[in-house]
Amino acid sequence: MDVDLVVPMKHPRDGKSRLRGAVEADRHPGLVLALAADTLAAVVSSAHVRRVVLVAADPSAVAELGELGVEIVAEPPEKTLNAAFRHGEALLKAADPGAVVGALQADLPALRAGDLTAALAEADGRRAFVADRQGTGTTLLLAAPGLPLDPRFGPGSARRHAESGAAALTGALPTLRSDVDTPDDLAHTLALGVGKHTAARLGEPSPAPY
Ligand SMILES: Nc1nc2c(ncn2[C@@H]2O[C@H](COP(=O)(O)OP(=O)(O)OP(=O)(O)O)[C@@H](O)[C@H]2O)c(=O)[nH]1
Ligand SMILES: C=C(OP(=O)(O)O)C(=O)O
Repeated sequence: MDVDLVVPMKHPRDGKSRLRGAVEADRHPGLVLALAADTLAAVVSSAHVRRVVLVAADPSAVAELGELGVEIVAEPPEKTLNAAFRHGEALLKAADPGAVVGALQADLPALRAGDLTAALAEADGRRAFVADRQGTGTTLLLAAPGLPLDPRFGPGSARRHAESGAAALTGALPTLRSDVDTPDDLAHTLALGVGKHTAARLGEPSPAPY
């Protein structure tokens, strides 16, 4: 089954505040953009991903990500994470009411297309989610075909997604569970192997291609 994905992003200057200090302050926005670029590069290389809509607080600040083949739209007047997801979902469903929509975080720099494919296979058409490696957050939420995404992101979202009936995917999915909120998370993804954009920003060796 193919999916259309919604990926939200704050202005890179404002986002990932818990990651501050991992690099010098003036390099923080560039690092946030690189995390997103590696996430999106893996996503667009996935055989089962059709459209990718990036819902941005400031589209001009993330314009370079458009080169990866994603569509960038402005967030709606309600400036919250879940409203951004619902906005992307509405755009995708307006174009194709039968679209299967997923919500993905933009901070997965070690993501490999194979983990995304494995998650889609395990979900098998159910509304389902992937918890982050700590088990508290959510990195991916998939809607069931024809049904609403009903995103409940924010701190502790894994529990809310489970309580709302979404299936918790149990595959290992190491690169899909490794979101970067803190400097410790960044170190974890470096050990897994980040994509080329993050590697270049941090002066790490370049990884093998997807
Ligand atoms: N468009 C949009 N994106 C958002 C909003 N809130 C969060 N995001 C994005 O959603 C993703 C997940 O959010 P978090 O992991 O909490 O990231 P964050 O808010 O940047 O990080 P902290 O400042 O450390 O809490 C990140 O890519 C954010 O940029 C919002 O109100 N609008
Ligand atoms: C917004 C979320 O991300 P994080 O926990 O990574 O801040 C979430 O998991 O719902």
